[in-house]
Amino acid sequence: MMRSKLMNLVPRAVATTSRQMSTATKLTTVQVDDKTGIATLTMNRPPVNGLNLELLRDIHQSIEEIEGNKSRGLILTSSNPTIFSAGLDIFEMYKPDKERIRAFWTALQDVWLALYGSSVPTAAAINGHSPAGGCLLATSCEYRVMLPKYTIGLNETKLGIVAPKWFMSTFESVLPRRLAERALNQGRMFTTEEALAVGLVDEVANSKEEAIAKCAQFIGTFAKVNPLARALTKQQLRAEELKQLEDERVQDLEKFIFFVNQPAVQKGLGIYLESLKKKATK
Ligand SMILES: CCCCCCCCCC/C=C\CC(=O)SCCNC(=O)CCNC(=O)[C@H](O)C(C)(C)COP(=O)(O)OP(=O)(O)OC[C@H]1O[C@@H](n2cnc3c(N)ncnc32)[C@H](O)[C@@H]1OP(=O)(O)O
Repeated sequence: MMRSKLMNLVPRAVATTSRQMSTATKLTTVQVDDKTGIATLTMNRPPVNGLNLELLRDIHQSIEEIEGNKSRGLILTSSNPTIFSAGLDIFEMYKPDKERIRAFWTALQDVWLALYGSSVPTAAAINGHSPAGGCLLATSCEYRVMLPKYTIGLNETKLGIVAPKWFMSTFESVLPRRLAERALNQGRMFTTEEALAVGLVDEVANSKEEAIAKCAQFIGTFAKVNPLARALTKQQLRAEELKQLEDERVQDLEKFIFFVNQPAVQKGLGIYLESLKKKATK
């Protein structure tokens, strides 16, 4: 998979305007800045960018599109002014449909393999809260810029669920092992300021525009680096985690299906959904 992506890494001419590359789907948009050649992938699923089957499929398709059109980099962000992504749409896991839940988890695996394994430089402009699956997306990127007063982290244990190994390795590729282990066990959500202090995010910006500009600046640091050498270096550094999921995706799916169907897990998810609804009516 990575080999064919690498074939796309040839220099290209740049123009001066920005163009909408894809509106084929309604849940993501891809806008390429023709001056920098950088693509911005925006998640757009109100109210909270909950990662359901359709959004995951659209994100995957958009990443493939960006890989295919020789963009110089990918910036992931959200159209919601206060939420990057609320993580997995809990309705996909609560009282699930047998076929759909398989497609859902497979789509999540596809997104992670494409984003974590992307041959182009990736950055996340985290313009809002980013729990669980939202944190997975952000930490799959190479660089993170976050707006103040939001939260980010893998809070799975607080929901009574267990993050799969590949969520944990992604988290661990950003945070020191000891800190990652403690945060995962605690289900800790970090404020922007805390996330910056521990290195979970690289920079703080005061607006989405500034966050995108800082992400573009990061991607710009590769301008004078040979793209093939850069991509092969990234590929080698990330190969172990990618290979592990590629080799074990069927078992990973079966584990998820078994786990999510446990009565205790279903009960926990139901209670959590109720608590989210109650919060909304307060
Ligand atoms: C041994 C190995 C076995 C492996 C087994 C694997 C097991 C599964 C692993 C799963 C991995 C990942 C898990 C996840 O990603 S789960 C999702 C976790 N997300 C959260 O906990 C976030 C919950 N949401 C919030 O904290 C807040 O909503 C917010 C994002 C901070 C936004 O706050 P807000 O005040 O702006 O909005 P709010 O009123 O709360 O929400 C608006 C409506 O959206 C609904 N909603 C929010 N989040 C979700 C969600 N994740 N899924 C579905 N629906 C969500 C909320 O209920 C409101 O709805 P309504 O308007 O009241 O109808």
